[in-house]
Amino acid sequence: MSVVVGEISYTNILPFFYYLDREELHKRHCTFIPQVPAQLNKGMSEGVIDIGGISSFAYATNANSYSLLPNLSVTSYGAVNSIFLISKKPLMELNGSKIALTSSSATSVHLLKIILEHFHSFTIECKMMKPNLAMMLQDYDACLLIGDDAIVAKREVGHLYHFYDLGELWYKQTGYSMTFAVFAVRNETLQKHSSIVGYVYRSFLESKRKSEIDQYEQMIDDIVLTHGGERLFWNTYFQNLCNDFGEREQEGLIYYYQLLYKLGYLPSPVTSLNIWDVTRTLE
Ligand SMILES: C=C(O[C@@H]1C=C(C(=O)O)C=C[C@H]1O)C(=O)O
Repeated sequence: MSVVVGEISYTNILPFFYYLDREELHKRHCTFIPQVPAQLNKGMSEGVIDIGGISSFAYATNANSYSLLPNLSVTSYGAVNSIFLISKKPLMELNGSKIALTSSSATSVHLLKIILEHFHSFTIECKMMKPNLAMMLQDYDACLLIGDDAIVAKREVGHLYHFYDLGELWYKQTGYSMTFAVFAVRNETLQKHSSIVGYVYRSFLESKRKSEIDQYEQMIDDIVLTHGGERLFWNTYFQNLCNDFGEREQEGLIYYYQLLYKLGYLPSPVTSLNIWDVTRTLE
C-alpha cells in the first residue's frame, strides 16, 4: 500500500521538492504524481492522491476530509509574478467582457472573479479553456494564465498586452497576503499512515530549508536549463514568494474564503483551518 504524493508541475512548488530524497521515499512506499493543480485537486478529492500541494480553493471545498500541513504554502504578499490576467484592454474597461480562464487552476480563477465581480462590480462572461494564450485570446477579451504558462507569456508577449498580477491586485485591495497553494493530507491517510505522512512532511520542510539556505541557487541552475529565462528573474521570483503558512498567511486565506462564500462560490463557510498537529506523530 503506497502513499501517493501530488507534485504541482510548476516551478513555484520546487523549493519543497527539489531536495527530496526520492529513493528513500520510494523505499517508504511513496509514489509521485506530477500534474497541474486542477488535476491534483481532483485526484485528492477522489482519494487517488494522499498528500501534497493543491489549490487553496480545493481545501475549502473538502475541509472536512483534509488536514493542512503547517508552514508550507505558495503565498505572495503583493505581486506573485506568475498569475496574470492578460488583457487586450485596460482592466477598467473589462466590464461586460468575455474572459477565458485556464483549466489548470482553481484558486486563481476564483480570485479573479472576486476581483472583477466584487471589488469592481463588473459583470463578466467566463469560459474555462486549456492554457493556450493564442487560442484564448482569439475569441476572448482577456485570459487568465497561471504558473509557468503565465511566466512564459509575460516573457514572450509582455509588451503586446496588459498584464495584471492577481497577487498584486488582491494585496492592494485588501492588504492581505494570498495563499495560492496549500499542502494537504487526506484525513484517512493520516489515520492509516501517520508515520509515513510525518516523514513526507519533514522531507518537504527540509527541502524548503535547504532551498532557502542556498538562496535557491542550485535549483535555479537547473530551472534555467529546463525552462529558460534569466537567473535574475528566477532569483527575484523565488525571493518574492513566501513559502510559510503561519498565522498571517492563514488570516489572508480565511478572508479569501469569506469572500468566496459571500459570492456563492463555496457551498458552506470555511472560517477556520484544520492544521495538522505535527506533535502527535511519533516518528
Ligand atoms: C503561484 C502559483 O500558484 C498556483 C496556483 C494555483 C491555482 O490557481 O489554483 C494552484 C497552485 C499554485 O501552484 C502559480 O501557479 O503561479
